[in-house]
Amino acid sequence: MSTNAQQIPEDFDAAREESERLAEQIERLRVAYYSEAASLVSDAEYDEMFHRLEAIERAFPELASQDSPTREVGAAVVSAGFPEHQHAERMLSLDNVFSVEEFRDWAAKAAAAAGRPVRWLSELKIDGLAISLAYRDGVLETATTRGDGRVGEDITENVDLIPVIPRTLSGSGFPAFFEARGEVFLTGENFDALNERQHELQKAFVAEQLAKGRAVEQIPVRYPEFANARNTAAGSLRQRAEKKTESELALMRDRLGRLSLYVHGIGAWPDPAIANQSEVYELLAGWGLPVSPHSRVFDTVDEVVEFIEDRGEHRHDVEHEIDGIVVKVDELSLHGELGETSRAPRWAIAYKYPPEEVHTRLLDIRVGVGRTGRATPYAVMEPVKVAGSTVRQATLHNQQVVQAKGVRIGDTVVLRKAGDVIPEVLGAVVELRDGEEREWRMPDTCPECGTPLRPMKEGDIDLRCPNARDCPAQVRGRVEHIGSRGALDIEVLGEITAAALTQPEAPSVPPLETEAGLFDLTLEQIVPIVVIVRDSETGEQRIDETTGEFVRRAPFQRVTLEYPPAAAGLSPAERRKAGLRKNHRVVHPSRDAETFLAELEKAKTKPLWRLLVALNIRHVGPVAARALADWFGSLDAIRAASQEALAEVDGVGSIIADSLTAWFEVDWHREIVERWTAAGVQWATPGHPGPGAASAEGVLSGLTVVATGSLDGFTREGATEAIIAAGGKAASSVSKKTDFVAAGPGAGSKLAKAEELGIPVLDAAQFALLVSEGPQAVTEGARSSTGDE
Ligand SMILES: NC(=O)c1ccc[n+]([C@@H]2O[C@H](COP(=O)([O-])OP(=O)(O)OC[C@H]3O[C@@H](n4cnc5c(N)ncnc54)[C@H](O)[C@@H]3O)[C@@H](O)[C@H]2O)c1
Ligand SMILES: [Zn+2]
Repeated sequence: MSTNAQQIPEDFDAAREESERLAEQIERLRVAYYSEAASLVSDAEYDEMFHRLEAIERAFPELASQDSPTREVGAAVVSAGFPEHQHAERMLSLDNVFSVEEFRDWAAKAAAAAGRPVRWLSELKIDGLAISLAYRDGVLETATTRGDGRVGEDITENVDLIPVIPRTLSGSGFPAFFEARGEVFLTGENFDALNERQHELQKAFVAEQLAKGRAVEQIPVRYPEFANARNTAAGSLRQRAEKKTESELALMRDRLGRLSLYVHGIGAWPDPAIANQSEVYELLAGWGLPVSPHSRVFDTVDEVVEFIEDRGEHRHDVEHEIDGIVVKVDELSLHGELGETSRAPRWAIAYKYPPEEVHTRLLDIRVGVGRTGRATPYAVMEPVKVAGSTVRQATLHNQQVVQAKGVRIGDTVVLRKAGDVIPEVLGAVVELRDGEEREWRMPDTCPECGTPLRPMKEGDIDLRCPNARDCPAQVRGRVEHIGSRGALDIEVLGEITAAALTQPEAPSVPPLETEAGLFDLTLEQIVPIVVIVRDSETGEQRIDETTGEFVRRAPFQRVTLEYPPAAAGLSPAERRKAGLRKNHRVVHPSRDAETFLAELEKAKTKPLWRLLVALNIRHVGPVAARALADWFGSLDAIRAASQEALAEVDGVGSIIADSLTAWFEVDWHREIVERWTAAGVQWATPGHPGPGAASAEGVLSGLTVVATGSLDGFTREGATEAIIAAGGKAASSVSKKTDFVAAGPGAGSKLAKAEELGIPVLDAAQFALLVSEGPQAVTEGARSSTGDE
């Protein structure tokens, strides 16, 4: 953590000033967090302030007043109307570490203080909120929030509505009175379900308002989406039943009913005879209290570190959000010996993972248009680092999503990026608004060509630019798609080339109006092309920071300096005498230009399925295109086929058939085919015997194979290609009809499904064997490899 990156002030007055300011800020953030379930800054920023304050207080102990936030647990109860309740035993917080080194230091100190080998109880740190459950004679007496650790809010009436928290304990042998401490949280599944519910409620509300004649723009968001599971759980627990209507009460009960609990400690507990905390968990579980299944006990610190690292990598495989690992000394007798500070026990520590949620500013909402014309709003944000990468923008999907998230331009927003997952704007920090924020409305026209936007289909919320043939964004997108790996696979034809060809800067160059002219391009035509470079993420034209001008590139040019023609035939000495210099710019085709044209030439005879994908026909991706190419053998045969005949082909179906027939009805589409044909494109598979002749015969004839995860030695397309080349059918989902599943690292639900259905699962090596030798080779191989063990 960068707490120490900034020097601690040496001067006492400066230190005092800063510590007072920090204490005040932290206090304000705590009240919002604990009493209103609102995060005004991200947890990471909060932790950083907290640690800075701790560091200053370490340097100037006289500044550490009795009521410094570093000495306190949580925040005193700000009344929401619940009765106050005093805990029988104080509820503490935890000290944090942010690196393995810090953790090892802590563990070494704890072990040294214990004076004997220690066992480490390692648990997932649940990102929820702390609760204390007091049981008397096996019956729940009070359920209380942590509050300031001494006094919390009595929320028993709400906890009564949480089914997973037992009102009466089962079994026997429990103390006459004890406190169990735990964490209330929302599982990922219930959080999603709750948002789905909000979504449905809002939809119904909008429909009702529309029916009353209200204009769409004037309908407020009555049921906003929840941004964060922890704060939603906290908010749910602290709802008041008072003054609620019957339907509001039903919603409140629904929210409470979805909450979960894991107990992770004890407060008042009269029986000291138990040796270890892990045994306490067994007892609590026996009495019906939910205990986390994820805890482990280790003898060595190395094992704990391994646990920390392993769980960090699999953070999202758990049913609830985790923000770290809690490591506790398992022996209860040592708890007393190690003792506690004013806010945390010395026998436990929280190792915090790097944050996945950060706060940043929403600078703008813009609209991008894709190759199909879909107009998608996206957020442009102040760049921010999260989960290992810098994020500047995130899709907002459509206007309804923007509305549901309730974000305005200028807002501080919560951004989440979990591991490799696409970044998502969760919502605004409404409390930080200063009135300068602007509401955003979806524009009525295409930002690139000005054509009025229309719904994708009747009644659809998603909008598209209907100017398919000429809209620069769509032409650019289609041309880029033609070069992509699943289509003609032309490496030079990427984003920049597509932009260069369709929107060149040099006025002497006629842009490629549509992809119809792609194969007619000549070297003379493309060499002078200059293009303004766009940001690959935002689509924004990039500006050179030093000159303030647009960054230009000439993707097909190479420039050399030569002597002017007048110097021809002169010797070096004569040139010097005449004062001639190398300043004559000569523009040549670059290697890229030549490669590009050579690649285009090669593409004309690429397999029919690739050419079909290159036509940008809706729904016709590599899989459907292969099915069509295998069955029909030529574009003419596909065009001649009836809709029914198309739909019957395995892997095609009626949606694709409809899309194909509709595509050929459009004049400018037919023009593409005509001009490509005139340029020499081969629309037939040589030697194909005609429609109906099934795909190639091979070792996999009649077999269906699904490839999933990353298979060593194969790209995603490569795996599919290999299956088809061997005469097999490459399917994308696992069903009873699947014969084999090839699964590499990262295989998810498909692998689980295969195991459930008892379908043979192959690794990369076995898969390679399958496509080269056929099924016997792997069934034998599989048998012999299990036989060896
Ligand atoms: N964003 C903000 O404005 C803001 C403000 C205040 C606090 N916070 C967040 O809250 C934290 C401070 O809160 P805190 O005092 O509750 O400390 P904490 O969340 O760092 O750790 C203590 C708590 O962890 C919980 N916990 C979860 N799993 C546990 C387990 N397996 N065993 C034991 N305890 C477990 C317990 O409820 C315990 O009280 C900050 O570090 C920050 O992340 C954020
Ligand atoms: Zn347009």
